[in-house]
Amino acid sequence: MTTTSNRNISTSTVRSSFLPFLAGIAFGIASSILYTRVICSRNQKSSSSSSSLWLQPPSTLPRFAQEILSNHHHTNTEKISNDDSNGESTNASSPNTALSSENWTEVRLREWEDLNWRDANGWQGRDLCHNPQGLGVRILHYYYKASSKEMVGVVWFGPHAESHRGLCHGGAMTSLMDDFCGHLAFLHSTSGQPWSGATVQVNVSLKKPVKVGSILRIIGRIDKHEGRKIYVHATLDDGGGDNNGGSSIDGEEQNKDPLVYATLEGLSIDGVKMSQHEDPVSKRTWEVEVCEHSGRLQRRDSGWKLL
Ligand SMILES: CCCCCCCCCCCCCCCC(=O)SCCNC(=O)CCNC(=O)[C@H](O)C(C)(C)COP(=O)(O)OP(=O)(O)OC[C@H]1O[C@@H](n2cnc3c(N)ncnc32)[C@H](O)[C@@H]1OP(=O)(O)O
Repeated sequence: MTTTSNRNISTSTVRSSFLPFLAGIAFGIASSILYTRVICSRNQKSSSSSSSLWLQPPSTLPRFAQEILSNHHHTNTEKISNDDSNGESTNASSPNTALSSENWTEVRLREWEDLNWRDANGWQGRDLCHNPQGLGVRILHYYYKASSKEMVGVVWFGPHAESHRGLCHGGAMTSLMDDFCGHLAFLHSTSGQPWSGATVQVNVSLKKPVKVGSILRIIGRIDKHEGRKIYVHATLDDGGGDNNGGSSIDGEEQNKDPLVYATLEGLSIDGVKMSQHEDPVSKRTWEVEVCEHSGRLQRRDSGWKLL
C-alpha cells in the first residue's frame, strides 16, 4: 500500500515537474526554428543585398572615370606620331598607327588578368591590388604617358578594405600607393627588364576617410630620377568636377576642385632584382599597340604571346 501510494505520488510528482520541462523544450525548439526561418532569413536577405552591392565595382563609373577612359581612347584610324621615348617595340599588325610618348597608353600586364597563366608561371597567389576577383582595393585601369612620366588610375575600394564601420583601412590606400610608385618606376625603368626594381619608401599622408564602395582617381608622376633612385609624387582624389556631389542651383555642372583623400611621396630603386626566376616570362618587354577590340592604345607585356 505504502509502495503503491509512494509510486502514485512519485508518478504524479514526475508528471507535474516533467510536463513544464517538456513544454519548455518544445518552446525552445519552436522558437529556434522560428528564429532560424524568420530572423536568419531576414539577416541573410539584408546581408546578401548589401554585400551584393559591393561584390563588383559599379557598372556605371563616375564621370571622372568615364572621362579618363574616353580621353584615352584612340581608334585604329587615328594617326599618332612615332616617337616613343621609352624604346618599346611597336605592333606590326597596326601599320597605320604610329606611336607616341605624348599619348596616354593603357597599362596591361598578363599576370593581372590571366589567372590561369599566372598560376602556371610561378606566382603563388593573387595580386593585392590587381586581382580581377579581389574585394579589397582594386585598380581597374592604369594609363601612362611616357613624355611627362605621368600615370593616372581608376580605383575601387571593395568590402574587404573595410576598417572603421563603412570606411576603408589606411593600409588599403597605402597598398595602392606602393603599387602606383612601383608601376610608375618600372614603366620608366632604364634597365629595360621586367620586374627589376622595388618600392623602398612609401610616405603616405591620409587626409580624408574613404567610404567602402568608392571609386577614386590616383594620379601622379615621377618627380626626379637620381642615379637608381626614382622619386614619385601621387594624389588619391575624387577627380573633381561634380563627382563630389556639387552642382549649381540651375543644374549646371560646377568645376569643383578634387577632394584629396591621400598623398604620396614615394621612392623606388631602379634595377633591383627581387625575384630570381630566369625564363621567358622574366625576359618580357613592354609593347605599345592599339588593341584590336577596344581601339585603345595600350602598353602591355610581351608575355601575352607566350603559352
Ligand atoms: C615588360 C613587361 C613586364 C613588366 C613587369 C613590370 C611590372 C610592373 C608592375 C610593378 C608593380 C609592382 C608594385 C609593387 C611595389 C613593389 O616594389 S613590391 C616590393 C616591396 N619592396 C620591398 O620589398 C623592398 C625591400 N627592400 C629591399 O629588399 C632592399 O632595400 C633592396 C631594394 C633590395 C635594396 O636594394 P639595393 O640595390 O641593395 O639598394 P642600395 O644600394 O641599398 O640603395 C640604393 C640607393 O637607394 C637608397 N635607399 C635604399 N633603400 C632606401 C629606403 N628604404 N629609403 C631611402 N633610401 C633608400 C640608398 O640609400 C641608396 O642611395 P644612394 O647611396 O645611391 O644615394
